[in-house]
Amino acid sequence: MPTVNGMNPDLSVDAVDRSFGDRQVLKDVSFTVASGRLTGFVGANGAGKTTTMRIILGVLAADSGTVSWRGEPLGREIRQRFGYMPEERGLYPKMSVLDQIVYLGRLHGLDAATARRRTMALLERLELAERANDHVQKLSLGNQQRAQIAAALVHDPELLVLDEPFSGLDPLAVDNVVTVLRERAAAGAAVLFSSHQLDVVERLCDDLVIIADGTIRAAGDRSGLRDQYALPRYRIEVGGDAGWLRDQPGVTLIDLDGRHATFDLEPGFEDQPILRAALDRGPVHAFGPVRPSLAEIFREVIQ
Ligand SMILES: Nc1ncnc2c1ncn2[C@@H]1O[C@H](COP(=O)(O)OP(=O)(O)OP(=O)(O)O)[C@@H](O)[C@H]1O
Repeated sequence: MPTVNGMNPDLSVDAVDRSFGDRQVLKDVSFTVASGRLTGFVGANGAGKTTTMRIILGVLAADSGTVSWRGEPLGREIRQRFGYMPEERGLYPKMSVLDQIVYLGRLHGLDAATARRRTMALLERLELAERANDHVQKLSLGNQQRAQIAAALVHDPELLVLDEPFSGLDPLAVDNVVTVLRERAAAGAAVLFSSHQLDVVERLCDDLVIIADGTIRAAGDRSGLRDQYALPRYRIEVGGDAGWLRDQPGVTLIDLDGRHATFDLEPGFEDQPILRAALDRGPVHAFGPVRPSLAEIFREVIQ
């Protein structure tokens, strides 16, 4: 089983298969999610993210394979300690935000006073306190989204599973939710969230799981994955024109814009002779390897 990192794999998804009719949509899906970390779950439309999350939450059964939490198979009692923001969302349109989140907190075992206190604190944190007494249907989509996030968090879950928590949020709201999720992780929760917004995932997640066509294609900590998929690509900024790079052995120019250039090095060629050649010609303001963005890794692994 690929462990996402060397740390305690609190949630383990092991060899999960699932079909709808004769179509297999999850194939031998295995990955782990660690407490104290934010794990981004990334894949194209229809890759299998929601189906996997539903299986983790017990909304849907796996055909085979297991999901366990700290070594124990998942049952109702353990899942009570999880928080879930489903793709289809689930708040009642005609009930106030406050009443509804308090109610959900009570369903998860909180007493009335604690549920109310936690709800108000969360609504404050998510900048939604002023709308606490409004019916959900009166809120903008972005605010409904924040209310959904509060609903998933109210009982202080050990594992938080969020299906596309950032869709429909403006950039400031994304930052606000990111901060709240970071705080939860820092307090010890394991957080698994799916997103199409690779820039947000890149900024937010500690670990990544990439799924395509129902198969896990890559999993690991973000910086390890960036190293693993690093290209032999470099960026340089010199004082004069960088066009001389064209004639350097082993160099393939990817982009040349006056003093700036990006180039690939063929196997067997070192970067330091290029740096020396640049210094022989004048000042060098920047020189170093280019690490791939998450979007580039994503494109590479889902092919
Ligand atoms: N109840 C169902 N009945 C039949 N097919 C289903 C059902 N639920 C999901 N599927 C199919 O399973 C595949 C995986 O769907 P899933 O919703 O898990 O993908 P996803 O990665 O969450 O996609 P998206 O990013 O679009 O939400 C899709 O082809 C989908 O059509």
